[in-house]
Amino acid sequence: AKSCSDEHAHDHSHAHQKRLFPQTQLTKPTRPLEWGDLNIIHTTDTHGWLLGHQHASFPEPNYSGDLGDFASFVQHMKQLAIEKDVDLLLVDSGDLHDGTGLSDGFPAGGIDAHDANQFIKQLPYDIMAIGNHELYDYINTWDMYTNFVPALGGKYLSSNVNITVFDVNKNTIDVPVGNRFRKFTTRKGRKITSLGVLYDFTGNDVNTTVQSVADMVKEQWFADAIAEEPDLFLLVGHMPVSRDNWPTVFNAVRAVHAQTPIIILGGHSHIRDCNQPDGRSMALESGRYMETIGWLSANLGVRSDVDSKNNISFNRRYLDQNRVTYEYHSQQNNHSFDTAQGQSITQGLLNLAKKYDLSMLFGTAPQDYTISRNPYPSNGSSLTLFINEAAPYSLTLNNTRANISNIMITNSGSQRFDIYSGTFDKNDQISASPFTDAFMFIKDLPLGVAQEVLPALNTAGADERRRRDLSEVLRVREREMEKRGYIDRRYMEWLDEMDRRHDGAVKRASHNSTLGYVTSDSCPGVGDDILHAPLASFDIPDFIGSDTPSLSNDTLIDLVFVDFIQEQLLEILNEVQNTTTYTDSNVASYTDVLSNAVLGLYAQHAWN
Ligand SMILES: O=c1ccn([C@@H]2O[C@H](COP(=O)(O)O)[C@@H](O)[C@H]2O)c(=O)[nH]1
Repeated sequence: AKSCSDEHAHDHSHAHQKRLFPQTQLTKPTRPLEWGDLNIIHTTDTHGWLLGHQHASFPEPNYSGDLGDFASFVQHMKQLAIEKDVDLLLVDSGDLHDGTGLSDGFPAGGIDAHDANQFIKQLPYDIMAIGNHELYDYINTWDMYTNFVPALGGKYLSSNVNITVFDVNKNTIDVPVGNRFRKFTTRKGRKITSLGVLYDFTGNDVNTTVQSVADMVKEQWFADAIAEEPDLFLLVGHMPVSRDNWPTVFNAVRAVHAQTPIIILGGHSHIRDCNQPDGRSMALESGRYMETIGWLSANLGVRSDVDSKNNISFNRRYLDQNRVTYEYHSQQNNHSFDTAQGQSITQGLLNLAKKYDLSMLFGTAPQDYTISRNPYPSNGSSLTLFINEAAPYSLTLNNTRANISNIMITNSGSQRFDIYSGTFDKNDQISASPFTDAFMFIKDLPLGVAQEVLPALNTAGADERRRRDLSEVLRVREREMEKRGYIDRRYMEWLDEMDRRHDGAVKRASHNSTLGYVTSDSCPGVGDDILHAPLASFDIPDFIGSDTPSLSNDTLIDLVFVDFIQEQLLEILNEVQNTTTYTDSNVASYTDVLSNAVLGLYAQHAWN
């Protein structure tokens, strides 16, 4: 049976309503999941996308399920696991905050993702790990610590992340946000030791602490936690499964237990990825934004097999997050699929969307604007739209500096999602640009100096990439960028590689398949559940800037930039000139308009 994703495909003004008789045709999976004796459903980097993706143009319908649908799916799969007499675990690798109206559209006085997280709490997660987006603002970490973690009953892990709080005597103490590790026994009696590790993130707020992964594995608690041999080490964490520090954790465990099965469930780089560190382990990463649901199965066998040295048979699959996928794999139809809990979660999310007024209309976007499916700069680029059109308008509204020429700069990673033609509402605004970053400026910079900053910022990154193999110094610098949180390039590289490797232009032109992810990872066989034509992909710079004013080089102008990049921008500014040493004291607030409001203000003005 073909089902569809979204009855609102044709009428976005009702976008935040449940889809009963969906109309968009979605391809059914071609092959059942391979079950093992231990199975895992994996989510990561959901970033508030709990009502799924609502737009009509592909690839959006691929991801049109919602958290209620997912809860129904999990419940049916749990039942199937009982019938098959196998274990099924549910795991999340972090980043619940920052991304959509449901997480970020709260009224004044609220806390990011606090309300949306009440629905996540209802799912039967066995392990959840902390992400970097739980740490950008202390209030969010505090909310996790006081409201979310207690409800999880020891299943929320933050192996290397602490929060500073007051103890009963009003002294400050550093305590783990969640638990450092969890040992538990599955329904089938398997003993599991699990961790929840965050990559070496350095952009966290004051009064939160991230210990480096290398230091974490030297801790006594770590040695104690892994000393006893379980049937499986389940290493969960917000850390990419490739090109990051999982080997540090993996090797520390392997040093003590040479043969024990290890499963790694990572996140953060927003890609679908898989590798096998050795024959008795597998590492999986399951995308982003409720687009992908990861499936990992293993045949661990009985304890005597656990002790053996044979390779373990593992399987992984990347599921598109929609009801057709869910119904197919849980062996349900459109009438039997919804569980009472699933329906109640969906209804609760819709109520929340209403309470937050997420359908509030700013205007009608005349066309699609994409982050990387159109070249930058171009008319179809959302980066061009943001920095050349929207920011120059919105940031100078009611601004005493409006008449002074300027150059505006932000990081391309500040734009998180494409803008689709048609109604542009509060939810679309927050999804496209969710961060509440402030705009700062340095006044009286000679234009000749100011115009050198953007190319220098980008050249620093580009040179690093080009010469990655040649220079350890530059590799270290790129790593520093990633530690601060600049990871977006990994996702862009992934899209780019997928387009090139799979003849994207040819596949798209043939119209034989819908647009979506086409994954090449390092695990055996095909990982994607549905075969798609890859999305178009164009290289985008790490930093974007508004047009340079046509004035003489000695004209004094304002250099306006988002505070997220302040440290780096000052470093570069001091490299491109040596007349003045610029510090934080030269920087002032440019406007009260935060980055998440820029597109809405512009849409009200230009799209009505
Ligand atoms: O205040 C902020 C915080 C983050 N960003 C951008 O987000 C990514 C990190 O997000 P992940 O989901 O962890 O990849 C970072 O690279 C920044 O580009 C921001 O712009 N402002």
